[in-house]
Amino acid sequence: MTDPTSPQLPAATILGYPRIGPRRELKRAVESFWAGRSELDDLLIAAAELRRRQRARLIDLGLAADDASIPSDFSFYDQVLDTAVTLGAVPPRFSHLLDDDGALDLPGYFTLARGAGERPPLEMTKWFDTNYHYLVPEISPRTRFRLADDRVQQCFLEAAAEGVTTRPVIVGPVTFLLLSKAVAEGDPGDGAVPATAPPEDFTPLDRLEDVLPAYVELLHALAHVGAPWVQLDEPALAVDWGVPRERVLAAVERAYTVLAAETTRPERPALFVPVAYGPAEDALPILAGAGVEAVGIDLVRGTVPSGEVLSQLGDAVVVAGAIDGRNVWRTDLDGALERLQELEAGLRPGAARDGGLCVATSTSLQHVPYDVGAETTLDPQLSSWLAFADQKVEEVLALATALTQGRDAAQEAFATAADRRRSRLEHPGVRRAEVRDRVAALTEADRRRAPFAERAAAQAEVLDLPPLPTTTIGSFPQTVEIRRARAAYGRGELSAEAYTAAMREEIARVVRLQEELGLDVLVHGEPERNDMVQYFAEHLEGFAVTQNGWVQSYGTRCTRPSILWGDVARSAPITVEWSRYAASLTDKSVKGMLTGPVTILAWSFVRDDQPLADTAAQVALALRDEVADLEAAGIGVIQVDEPALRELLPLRAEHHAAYLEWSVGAFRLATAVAAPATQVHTHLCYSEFGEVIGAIDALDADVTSIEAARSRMEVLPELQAAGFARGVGPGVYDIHSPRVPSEEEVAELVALAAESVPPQLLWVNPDCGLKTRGYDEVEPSLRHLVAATQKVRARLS
Ligand SMILES: CN1c2c(nc(N)[nH]c2=O)NC[C@@H]1CNc1ccc(C(=O)N[C@@H](CCC(=O)N[C@@H](CCC(=O)N[C@@H](CCC(=O)O)C(=O)O)C(=O)O)C(=O)O)cc1
Ligand SMILES: N[C@@H](CCS)C(=O)O
Ligand SMILES: [Zn+2]
Repeated sequence: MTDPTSPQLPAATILGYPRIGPRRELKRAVESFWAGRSELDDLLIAAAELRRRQRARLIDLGLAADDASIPSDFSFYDQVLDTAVTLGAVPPRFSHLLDDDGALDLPGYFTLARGAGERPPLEMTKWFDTNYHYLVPEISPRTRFRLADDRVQQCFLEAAAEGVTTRPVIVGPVTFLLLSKAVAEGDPGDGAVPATAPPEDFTPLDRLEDVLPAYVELLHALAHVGAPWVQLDEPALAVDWGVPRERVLAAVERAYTVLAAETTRPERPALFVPVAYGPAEDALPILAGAGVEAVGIDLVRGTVPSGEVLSQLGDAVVVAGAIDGRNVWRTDLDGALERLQELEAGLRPGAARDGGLCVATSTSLQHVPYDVGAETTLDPQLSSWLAFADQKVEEVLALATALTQGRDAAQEAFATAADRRRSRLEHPGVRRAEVRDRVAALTEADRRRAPFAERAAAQAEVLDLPPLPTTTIGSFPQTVEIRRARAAYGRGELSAEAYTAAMREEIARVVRLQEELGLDVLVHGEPERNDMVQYFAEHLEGFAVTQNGWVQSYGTRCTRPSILWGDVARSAPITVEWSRYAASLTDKSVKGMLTGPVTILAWSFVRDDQPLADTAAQVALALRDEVADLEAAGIGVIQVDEPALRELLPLRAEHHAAYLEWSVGAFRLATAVAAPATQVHTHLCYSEFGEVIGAIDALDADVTSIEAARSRMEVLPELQAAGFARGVGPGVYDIHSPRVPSEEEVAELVALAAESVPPQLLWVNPDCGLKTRGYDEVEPSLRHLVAATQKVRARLS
C-alpha cells in the first residue's frame, strides 16, 4: 500500500503538454511584444488565457481538475531557462537586469535567451534526442543559488483560483546541473562571457550541495501555496554523460535524500520524479530509497524494469509512461496494456487500483502537435491512424480505465485502436515492392566515391576557387513577402505561375546580392522552402504534411514535422529547376541544396513499424536521384545538410556504433552517385559534435561546414586530432544572434580557424542558414565576412 499520509496520484496523467498554443498564439504574442507592437500586459494576458484554455481542454478530455493530474508546465521560452531563473542562476553578464531581490522580470528573462548588444545569450542546444532546443545554464564555482522567482507558485495559484489543482513541473537538480555548462567565475556586471576557462576539474555537478537549498526553498514555497504534488523532471538520468555513472547516481541519492527525506511533508509537496527519454533502472531504487513519493519510467523507450528493481521501490508510486510522447501514431493499446499488466504483476496485484501504479505519457507532449481534429486536409485514412497530444490524453485515460476496471470498461477505445492498426498495416503505400527491391539490391559500392585526392584534383580543375573560398549555408532571409506569397498560394489566392515568378524574382535578387558582396560559391537562397524538411516531404511519396501540426523547436520558433507513413519514393525532380535557374544568372558556381536523409527522419514523425535504418535507406535513394539530376543539370557543387546527425545519436553509448553505421551509410548512399568532379558539401549545426567526429569524417563529404562561431572554433582541434583532412568551413558568423559581427571579429575567427585547418582546406561561411535573420543584419555581416577573408588571404599569401 502507498503511504496513507501521501496524497494519491491520479490513475492517469501526462508529463507535460504543448504550450505554444493550438494556433501558435504564444509565438505571436511574444514576437509582437518583442517587436514593440504590444505591451507587456498584453503578453501576460495572452499567456494566462492560453494556460486557462489548456486547463479547460485537459479537463474536457477527462483529466481531473482536483487531483494534480494536470501539469502546470507553461514556459514563455524554455523550461531549462525557467529553472535557471527560478534558482537564481543568472550569468554575471546579465546581473544588471536583476532587481534588488535578485529577480529577473520577463523582458530580462527574454534577454538571457536572445542576448543584448555585446552580451551574448545563453547557448542553445538539443534537448536529448529531440528537435527541441534548450538554453544551457552557465554554472561557475561561484554561482549563487536561491529561490529567486515565484512564477512556479504563481502558476499554481492562478489555476487554484479557478478551482483546478495542478502539479507544478520543474527540472530536477541533477538534470539541471548535468545540462549546464561549466564556466569560470565572471566579474559581475562586466558584460562579457568569462574569457578564462573554468578550473579544469570543475563540473556543475560539483555545485549540488549549493543548489539543493534553493530547491528546498521552492518546495517550501509550493507547500505554502497548497500544492499537493510537484514534478521534478530528471530525464538526464537516461543518458550517458562524461561523468562516471556512480557519480551521477550518488548525486541522485544525495539530492533526493535532501529533498525527500530531510525535507518532510507537509513542509513540502509529494515528489514525483519522472525519468523520461529512455530507461534508467539503476536510478529508480535510489529515488525510491531516498523517499520520493512517485517515480516515473519510460515504458516506450525502455522496458518493464526487472523484478529485482521493482522489489526495491517500496512505497513509491510507479508512474508508467506507456503512451509515446514523441510520435504521432495511435498506440497499440493491447500491447501497452500487456506491458502495464506485466509491470503491475512485478509490483503487486491491485497496484493500479490502490494508487500504486499510474498511467502516463513517456515524455511531455511538448513534442507533438495539439489535435488531429484540427487537420482538415490530411487524408482521412491517415488521420485515423494518428494521435496528437489530445488523442494521447484520451489514450492514457483508456489505458488507466482498462488497468483499474478491466479492458471491457474501455472496450470501444481498444476496438478502435486495433481497427486503425489493421488499416495501417494493410495500406498498399506502406509496403511498395519496387521501393523494397531497390533497397535490397544495394551494395557497398553504391556508398563509395573515388578517393578524396582524386576528387579534389578534379574539382580544383573545374571550380577555379580562390584560397579560403567564401560561401553561405543556403537560406537567405525568409522575408514577410516570401511567406505571404506562399500563404496566398496555399489559400489559392496566388496562381502557381505567379508564385513561381515571385520566388524566381527573389532568387535573382539573392544571386545579384551575393555577386555584389563578392562571395565565391553562391546559393539560390531557398525562398521556395517553408522548411528544409517539410519542403522535401511535400515532394516525396510516403510523406504527409499537416496544416496546424506546429511543434516548438526553440523559443518562438516552430516546425510542422512531416509524417513519414509509407515507403518513400521520388516521382519527379524537386530542386533542379530552382538551382538551374539560379545558375543561369551567374558565372559563379551555385550550390545545389538538399536536406540529408538523417535530418529528414529526425525532423519528421517517422513510421514505427520498421527499423529507422530501413526508412533512411529509402529516403537516401530518393535523394540520390536528386543528386544525379542536379549534376546532370550542370550543378557542380551540391550540399546535403545533416544538421541532425548528432541529434539522433542514441542516448546510451552501447547503441552508438550501430546508429552511426546506418546514418553515415544513408548519407553516403545519397551522395556517392556524384562524379569525382562534383563537389559534395555537408553542413552540421545545433549540436556539440565531439561524439560524432569520426562519423563526420566517414560521411566523406568534400567540404563540411560546421557551426563554430559561438564556441570560438572549439570543434576544429577535435577534427584535426581525428585526422580529418577534407575541406572544412567553420562558421565565423553566429547567425543565431541579431548582432552584426565586425570585420575584425570575423577576421580573428578566420585566423583562429587557420591555426587548425591548412589554408587549402579552409572555407569561410556563416554558422548556419540566414533564414531567421533580416537583410539589415545579413548584408553587413556578409560584407564583413568577405572583407575579413580578403585580409586573411592577403596575410596568408
Ligand atoms: C535548422 N532548424 C530546423 C529544425 N527543424 C526543422 N524542421 N527545420 C529547421 O530549419 N531543427 C533545428 C533548427 C531549428 N531552427 C528553426 C529555425 C527557424 C524556424 C522557423 O523559422 N520556423 C517558422 C516557421 C517556418 C515555416 O514553416 N514557415 C511556413 C509557414 C509560415 C507562416 O507562419 N505563415 C503564416 C502566414 C504568413 C503571413 O501571411 O504572413 C501562417 O501560417 O500563419 C512558410 O514559410 O511557408 C516559425 O514561424 O516558427 C524553425 C526552426
Ligand atoms: N541549408 C539550410 C541549412 C540549415 S541547418 C539553411 O541554410 O537554412
Ligand atoms: Zn544549420
